[in-house]
Amino acid sequence: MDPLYGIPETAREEFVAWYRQARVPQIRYVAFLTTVLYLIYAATEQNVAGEQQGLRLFVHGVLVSAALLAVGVMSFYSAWYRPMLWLLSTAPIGAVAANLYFNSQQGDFAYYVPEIYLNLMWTFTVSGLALRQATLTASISVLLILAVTLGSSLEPGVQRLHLVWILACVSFGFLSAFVLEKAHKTMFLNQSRLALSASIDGLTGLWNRARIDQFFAEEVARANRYGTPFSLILIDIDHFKSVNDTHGHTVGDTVLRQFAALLRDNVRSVDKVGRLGGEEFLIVLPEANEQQAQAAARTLQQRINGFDFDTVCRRTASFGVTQFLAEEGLHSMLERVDRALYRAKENGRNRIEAL
Ligand SMILES: Nc1nc2c(ncn2[C@@H]2O[C@H](COP(=O)(O)OP(=O)(O)OP(=O)(O)O)[C@@H](O)[C@H]2O)c(=O)[nH]1
Repeated sequence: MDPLYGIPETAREEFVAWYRQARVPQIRYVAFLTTVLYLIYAATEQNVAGEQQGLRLFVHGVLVSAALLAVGVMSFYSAWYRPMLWLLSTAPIGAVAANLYFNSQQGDFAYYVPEIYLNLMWTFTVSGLALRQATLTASISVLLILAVTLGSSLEPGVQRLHLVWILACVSFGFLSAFVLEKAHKTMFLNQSRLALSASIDGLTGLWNRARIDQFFAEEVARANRYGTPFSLILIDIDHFKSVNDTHGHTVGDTVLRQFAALLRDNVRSVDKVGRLGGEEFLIVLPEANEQQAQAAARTLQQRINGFDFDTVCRRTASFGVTQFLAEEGLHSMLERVDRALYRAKENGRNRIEAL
């Protein structure tokens, strides 16, 4: 079964981007190596082939080599990815067509036919094409080969051997490309799961400190570049120590989990909610100014005040709110929101203060 079966569309798109990134170096190295090998082939062929030497030299030494060289060069530029892929998919078909044109009617076709077999294996396992694209390219090549060589001068026994070789190349090639692509998909999924688990706070399921710091840094960079506003809300549960002291740590943990769920469920989907540690939480609100952030904090305050926590019933929290100021750094913004929270605590708790 496809390892990516059932995953969300966005994760599938991430895989496509990741896989593309992973294949580009392979495409590049293979294209350069194959260019060199085709140049050697073109020179060597001159000593063997009796006919059409000039044309053979032009096709193998210039056309095919130039196409492969172009693939290698284009692989350095992401804007050229699609044309590069198109060239990579069509070059093997062109090479097969040239081989058939030069050799299929010759008595010494057997000398040249290995290029065709190698071409099919190359397309599947070496080229760097994704399975679907490689299958399409190889299928067109096989159709061409069959259309030309089934009606050629090959003797029946040789003809059957020829078909066995094609079958072997296609089946080995397809199988190894299939297994490799499946392994890549599994690797991608494992890597994504690891990355996610390294970003999640184990108790609450919110983003952990490292990840929320990263979101915060990304927003600061974005705000500095595009001048878009964004805000922070820093939240601390009031007198949380008394929950632990009175009811024990397990109840404290349940309150933290329920509190986290309240935050997560009552912000916009673009807002990032993280737990900084203990009973302190940070929300990054992209594209929100101070008024909007205060409104968001009021909504959260109402939800928290109206919620019945297990065992402890009602709890309150204090909020610090601040908006990003042009050109400021992470540290000064964090320090300001911390001061706002401190002020909320000082002024009696269960309050929202903005600075
Ligand atoms: N159950 C539980 N408690 C935690 C966890 N992390 C920190 N704490 C507790 O959270 C409490 C924080 O207490 P304080 O920093 O004194 O703050 P507070 O009692 O909320 O008082 P104010 O913030 O001033 O309203 C401490 O008792 C910590 O042991 C956790 O993961 N689980």
